[in-house]
Amino acid sequence: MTPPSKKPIVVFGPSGTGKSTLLKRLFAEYPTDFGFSVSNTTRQPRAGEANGIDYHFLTRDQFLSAIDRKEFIEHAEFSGNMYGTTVQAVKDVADSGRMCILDIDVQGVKSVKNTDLGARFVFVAPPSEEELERRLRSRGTDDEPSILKRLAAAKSELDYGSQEGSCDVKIVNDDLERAYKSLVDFIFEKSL
Ligand SMILES: Nc1ncnc2c1ncn2[C@@H]1O[C@H](COP(=O)(O)OP(=O)(O)OP(=O)(O)O)[C@@H](O)[C@H]1O
Repeated sequence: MTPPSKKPIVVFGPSGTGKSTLLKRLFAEYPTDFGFSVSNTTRQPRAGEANGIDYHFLTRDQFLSAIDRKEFIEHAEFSGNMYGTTVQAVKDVADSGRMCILDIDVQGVKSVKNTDLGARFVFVAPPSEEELERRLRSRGTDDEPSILKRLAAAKSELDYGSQEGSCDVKIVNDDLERAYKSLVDFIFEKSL
């Protein structure tokens, strides 16, 4: 069985709430404690990409069969290619002695809850909806339609995160230092 400390951590919350910012800092400070699951894709390998390292490269038929067997936590199609994360890929990270961190949406969260991964869930919430919009705009990575789409999706992420039992810890990312400390405390102390 996976020791509790290696159980996957699922981080979710609205786009722009600061998940990547917090995780980037975590990986920089603890480079050997965490691992990434290897995604599956139907796209062709690029020069230098190795199967099982950069991606698990699958044919479309193999990918569709894996969907039928309910092997995916989440999957999506981008520009004609399918991409997804399997339960097994997350288990492989734990088997390598590292903690797998998943940054996924609410659909993915629900799907992880239907597995035997024993994951722990962190909901990263913005201080307010106004501040979330300010961060999305000041990030400067999205055009107006994309910002509006993210803000609309934020409402259901916030609703879900506020439901009893949806997460093990809710971290309000107001002050970054404080939020980061809460994340580290949760990951390393409560996991023992
Ligand atoms: N505590 C904070 N205070 C102020 N600004 C912050 C804070 N945390 C993150 N930000 C800023 O908010 C913006 C959004 O953060 P980030 O890109 O990490 O969000 P995200 O939740 O990972 O979004 P996505 O789901 O779209 O990847 C960035 O410009 C980041 O620098």
